[in-house]
Amino acid sequence: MTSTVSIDTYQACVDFPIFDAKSRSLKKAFLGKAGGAIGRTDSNTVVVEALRDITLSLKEGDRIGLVGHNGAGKSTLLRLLSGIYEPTRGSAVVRGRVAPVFDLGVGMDPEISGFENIIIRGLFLGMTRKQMQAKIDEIADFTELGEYLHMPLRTYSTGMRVRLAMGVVTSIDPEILLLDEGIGAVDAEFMKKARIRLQELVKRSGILVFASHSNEFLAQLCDSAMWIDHGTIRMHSSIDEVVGAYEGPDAAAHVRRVLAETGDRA
Ligand SMILES: Nc1ncnc2c1ncn2[C@@H]1O[C@H](COP(=O)(O)OP(=O)(O)OP(=O)(O)O)[C@@H](O)[C@H]1O
Repeated sequence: MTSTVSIDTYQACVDFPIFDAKSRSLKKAFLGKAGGAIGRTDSNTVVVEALRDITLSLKEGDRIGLVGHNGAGKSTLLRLLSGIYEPTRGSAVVRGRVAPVFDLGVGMDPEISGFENIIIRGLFLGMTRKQMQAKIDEIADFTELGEYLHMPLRTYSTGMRVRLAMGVVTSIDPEILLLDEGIGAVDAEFMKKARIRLQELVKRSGILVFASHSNEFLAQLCDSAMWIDHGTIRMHSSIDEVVGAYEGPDAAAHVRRVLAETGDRA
C-alpha cells in the first residue's frame, strides 16, 4: 500500500438541478426535516443542495463513520469521494484506489454466471483479473452458493445476490473503502459471517468512510464520526460524542459499551 492515500475536499458543494419540479412556492432555500435544502437558481430552476461547503482532510488510517437524518447527504458525500459526482463548486481531491461499496449490484451482469460475475465485479472494484482468479475458490466457499455459481445471476434471489457481492467485496484490498450500510438483505447466520470479513476488510483498507444508521456497526468499524446535517458537516469528533449530540446520552452510552467490547476482543 502506498503512503499517498488521502482525501481532501475544500468547500465542496453538490447541487442537483430538478427541471421538472412542480412547486411554485419555493422562493428561497427551504429546510425540511429530511433532505437537503431546496432552492432556486437565478434562472429559476429548482435545485436540491445535497452538500454545502464540505471541507475535510482524511489520511491513511482514518476510519470515519457518517451519521445523519434521511437525506442529510451521506450517500452523496460517498459518491463525491468516489468520483461519481463532481463538486458543483469547490474541490475534491482523492488519492488512492477507491472501492465504492454502496450499490452491491453495480458491475454485475444478470446473464452471466456467478463465477464470471465474481471476476467482473472484482475488476469494477479495481482488482486485476489475475488477482481475482487467485481468490475465486475462497470467495465461492464463502458464498455457500455451490452449483448456483455456474448458473446465470438472474436465477438468484436477492439474498443470494448479496451473498455473491459480499463475497467479492470483502475479498479485495482497497486503499480507500467507501461503504454504505445497505447490505442488510442477507439472513442472520450469513450476516454474522460477513461481519467478521467486513471487519478484516476494514483493517486492510487505508481509509474508510462508512455511512450507517447502526451505531453498533459504526462503533465496531470506525474510530471517529461525522454528523452530516442538511448537507453540511455539523460535527466531527469521537463516535460517542457525535452519537451523543445526534441521538442523546443513551445512544452514546450504548456506543461506549460496544467500543469497550470491541476493544476487549481486539
Ligand atoms: N440523483 C438525485 N437527484 C436529485 N436529488 C438527489 C439525488 N440524490 C440525492 N438527492 C437529494 O440529495 C439530498 C441528500 O441525499 P442523500 O441520498 O445523500 O442522503 P442520505 O444522508 O444518504 O440519506 P439516507 O440516510 O436516507 O440514505 C436529499 O435531499 C436527496 O433528496
